[in-house]
Amino acid sequence: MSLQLQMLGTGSAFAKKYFNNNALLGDGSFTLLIDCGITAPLALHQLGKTFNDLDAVLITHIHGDHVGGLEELAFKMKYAYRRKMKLFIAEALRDVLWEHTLKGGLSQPGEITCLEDAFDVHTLQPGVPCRLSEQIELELIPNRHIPGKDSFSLYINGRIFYSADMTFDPGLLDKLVRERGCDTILHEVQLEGPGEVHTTLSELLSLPEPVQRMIRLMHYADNKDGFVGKTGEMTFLEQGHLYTL
Ligand SMILES: Nc1ccn([C@@H]2O[C@@H]3COP(=O)(O)O[C@H]3[C@H]2O)c(=O)n1
Ligand SMILES: [Zn+2]
Ligand SMILES: [Zn+2]
Repeated sequence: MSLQLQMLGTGSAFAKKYFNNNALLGDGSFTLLIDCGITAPLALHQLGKTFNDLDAVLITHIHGDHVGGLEELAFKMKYAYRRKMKLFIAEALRDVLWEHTLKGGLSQPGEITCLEDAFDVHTLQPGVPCRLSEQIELELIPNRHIPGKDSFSLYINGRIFYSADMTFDPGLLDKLVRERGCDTILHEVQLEGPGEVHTTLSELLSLPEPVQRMIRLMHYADNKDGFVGKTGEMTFLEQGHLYTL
């Protein structure tokens, strides 16, 4: 069964040419939003969509380009569409998301006093596959992004790896390809500079060519066009384009 992917944005955190790196993943009857950053509401609008077109949202980690649009999502769902959005999130992130990201704006005495008042919360455990819909099964994989902060990549339907934000982990990619049947890798890329909290292009270019051929690059800076043709066997995901995975 194939899935449909449409990147709301493919930009790095502070990109201005591209929206935040947030993704729509669909199976024909279910649409998941992977991360909901500051620009997600506008990006959706420019695609002619609304939050009401979504069935669920999943959060990979707590950075503004991945959660900054959740307040608008929650308020729109509550006051415009009169329903709660299903929220998939790692158990380790749920309290952080409420106490340190959403509580200030979303809380309303007597109406919204916890995450569950704003979302239909489904917590996930890393390493335990969870069936999100008839055709989407997804597993959280803990990754290394910011020291001391929880962050997760996704492994979807036993074949698609979605990096979210992470530093280079060639051992993980090798294991997924060799032992778990991975054939598609959607991977963030920092095009230049040392990889302190992200994966650099030069690190990804060190991977074997067969693995590179599985990689589509995302979460990139505004100067991406200058790197077209310089990414080995890897190609860039384009914002707003429709892909079948
Ligand atoms: N130690 C850190 C922490 C953060 N950052 C920058 O802040 C951004 C937050 O969103 P991101 O997409 O994870 O990218 C991070 C870095 O640009 C960084 O460069 N170094
Ligand atoms: Zn990011
Ligand atoms: Zn991040």
